[in-house]
Amino acid sequence: MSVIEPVLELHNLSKSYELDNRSITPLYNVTASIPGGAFIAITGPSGTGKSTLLRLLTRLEDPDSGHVVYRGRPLTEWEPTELRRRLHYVFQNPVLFPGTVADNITYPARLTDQTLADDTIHDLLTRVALPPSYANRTVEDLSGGEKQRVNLARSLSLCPNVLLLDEPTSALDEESTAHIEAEVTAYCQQGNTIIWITHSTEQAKRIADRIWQIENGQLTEVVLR
Ligand SMILES: Nc1ncnc2c1ncn2[C@@H]1O[C@H](COP(=O)(O)OP(=O)(O)OP(=O)(O)O)[C@@H](O)[C@H]1O
Repeated sequence: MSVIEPVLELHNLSKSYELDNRSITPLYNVTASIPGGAFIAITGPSGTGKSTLLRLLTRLEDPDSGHVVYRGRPLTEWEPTELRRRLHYVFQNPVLFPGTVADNITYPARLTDQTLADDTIHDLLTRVALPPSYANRTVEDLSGGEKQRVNLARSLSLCPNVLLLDEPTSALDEESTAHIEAEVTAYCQQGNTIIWITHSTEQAKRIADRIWQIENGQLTEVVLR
């Protein structure tokens, strides 16, 4: 019998914030394990700690207590840039730079003195349901849903081992949503791990093999039937 090693281990994670003279605790003593190649959907009411968890997993913030282990090493032992290439957080609100779609998609490659061939850019655009001709469009002229997909294409160019998606289809129509869901599922089936925040229980059931709910500081697994 083959044993699937955990790609991520969350050990007793707690995170609180001070807000208007009161303390709120989105995560309290959360422990969980994620096997490599899992597709996890995180649901829960607004403001309960879903994005907080993704920020802790990518070290945009550190927990007040507890720790996370990625591939057998605590996150704090990974070089942050290397960590964020491997565990890549696709933010809910895309951060695109002024310029063309191609400028944005090639940005991570350029940071490491690499180039992306036009065919690769076109392939990335096709994967997020945008025509290759969009490569030369100015990002300022794109709709919210188009920006969201360019953002995802740029993230896919990094080939992250763990893809963390914060409501990646919130601005998309049904057809584009179905395309992105299929693309991310195919990416998962190649052995990558997906954590996808969604407000839609229907979407969570459609895409994920495990569903987590975060509420009142606790992470619970929803039993799928
Ligand atoms: N830097 C911060 N300072 C103070 N409070 C914060 C900070 N970051 C997050 N919070 C609070 O922590 C709670 C959890 O925030 P988080 O962004 O994780 O929620 P969420 O579940 O992702 O919400 P949504 O579904 O609306 O995106 C919220 O009440 C939020 O206001």
